[in-house]
Amino acid sequence: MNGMEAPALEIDRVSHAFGKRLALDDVSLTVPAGRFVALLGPNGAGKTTLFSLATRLYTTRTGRLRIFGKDLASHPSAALAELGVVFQSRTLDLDLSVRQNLAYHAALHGLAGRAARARIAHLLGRVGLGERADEKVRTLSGGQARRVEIARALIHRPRLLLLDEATVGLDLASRADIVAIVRGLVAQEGLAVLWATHIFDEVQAEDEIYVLDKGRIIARGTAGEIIGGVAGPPSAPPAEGATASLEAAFRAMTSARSEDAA
Ligand SMILES: Nc1ncnc2c1ncn2[C@@H]1O[C@H](COP(=O)(O)OP(=O)(O)OP(=O)(O)O)[C@@H](O)[C@H]1O
Repeated sequence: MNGMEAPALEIDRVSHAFGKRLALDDVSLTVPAGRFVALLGPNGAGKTTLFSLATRLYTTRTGRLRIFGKDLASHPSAALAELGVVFQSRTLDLDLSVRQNLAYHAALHGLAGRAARARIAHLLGRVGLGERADEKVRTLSGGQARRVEIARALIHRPRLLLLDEATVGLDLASRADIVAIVRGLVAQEGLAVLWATHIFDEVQAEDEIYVLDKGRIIARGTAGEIIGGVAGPPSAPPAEGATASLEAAFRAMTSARSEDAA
């Protein structure tokens, strides 16, 4: 990998208020090219607001966002060309087939005909839905529909994928499938991923994690480092206990902040 390559995503001192409520307070975060980064935060932490800024649903008034070095405010088309997004809410057309949903999205990106068909077939294979291409989305399970949304987000070959609570409402097996697909895209295709979640067991010990709470990044590091930062260095590297320890560390950090505020 080229050491000079710009990060996939650079969020630099971004703040955002809704009226008087500060939803994001001086947030900085980096997703290196080809890496999986987790954004861990409870409901209301500001994850969706951050995604809305990154996709230009809202405009950034304070701070900067860059996607592979392209400034989102001054070069939005170039920046957004590198970006794929899976939003929290479902956005497929239930009465169209899987293939039609993807073809429609491909057309929006100027991809049609044979090239679109090949890309759609490749992506459906990648998310394990090659056999379901001609079925209506309405007939799919929640997990399968999410996988279609992942395929759709990748139609235009972005090198950065943002996922906002991608596994919410899914059963354990479907959640595991989605996590495995996304981690596979990082490992095998060099995709950079920002994975927003409030579910601790979706984070692995070696992942880079940013902990967002009430609009602020309150910790950054691997799960091991974050646990160590709260509890002192662990005597052994966290294994199965990593999830529980990370959750405990998170509770300790957030309750300390609530006491500060009180
Ligand atoms: N359009 C809006 N108008 C006013 N306040 C908002 C708006 N959107 C979000 N907020 C507030 O901003 C804060 C952050 O919300 P946000 O949706 O970004 O959090 P989140 O981490 O994505 O949580 P969730 O997973 O529940 O969506 C919350 O206090 C929320 O109530």
